[in-house]
Amino acid sequence: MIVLVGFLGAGKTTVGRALARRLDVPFADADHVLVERLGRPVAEVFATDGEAFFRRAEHEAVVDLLTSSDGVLALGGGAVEHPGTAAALAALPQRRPGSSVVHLVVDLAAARERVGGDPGRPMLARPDLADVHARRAPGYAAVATLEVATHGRRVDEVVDAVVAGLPRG
Ligand SMILES: Nc1ncnc2c1ncn2[C@@H]1O[C@H](COP(=O)(O)OP(=O)(O)OP(=O)(O)O)[C@@H](O)[C@H]1O
Ligand SMILES: O=C(O)C1=C[C@@H](O)[C@@H](O)[C@H](O)C1
Ligand SMILES: [Mg+2]
Repeated sequence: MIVLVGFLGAGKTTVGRALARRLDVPFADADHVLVERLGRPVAEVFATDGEAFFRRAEHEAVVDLLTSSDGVLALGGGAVEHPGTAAALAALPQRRPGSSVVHLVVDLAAARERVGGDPGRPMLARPDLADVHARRAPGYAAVATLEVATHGRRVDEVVDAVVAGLPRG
């Protein structure tokens, strides 16, 4: 399986869907699975139950998906901040040989350009978003088997770069 990680707006969902189509494999998005499970949109879960509740539920959903899903899996931007999720991602290539964890790299300015102001992404309202971006970068890098820059590349070009970087076979 191929798991996509990266900051908000990196293109995990968009690139993930296009990559799955290109490789003719299934696609799943952890945020979508979670929203379905919880029965409420992300912003509402943040507002009513708080971020800590969201993170616990996200961890459970991601651990399930890392076992049950196949093809391409896009994670939420904050998933790697849960130590249990980070450990599960780091162990993935050994546990499921042939799998890859791809970090789609986006700088803060590009992320803001792409998704800034989206009320469905409550993290964007944080005044310390730059700190969050800086804090997460090593977390993505630590679990990634491949890093792909997204800045200045169209979605199909990012897909090309991912495919080119994947191990053959
Ligand atoms: N390479 C790209 N160039 C320009 N725009 C892009 C690129 N990749 C994604 N986008 C656009 O950025 C927006 C956010 O993309 P997407 O929802 O896939 O990000 P994400 O990484 O899944 O974010 P989140 O962490 O919030 O789930 C979308 O409008 C998408 O079309
Ligand atoms: O970066 C984050 O913390 C988030 C990213 C999105 O994918 C969602 O998981 C949610 O909006 C939180
Ligand atoms: Mg997404």
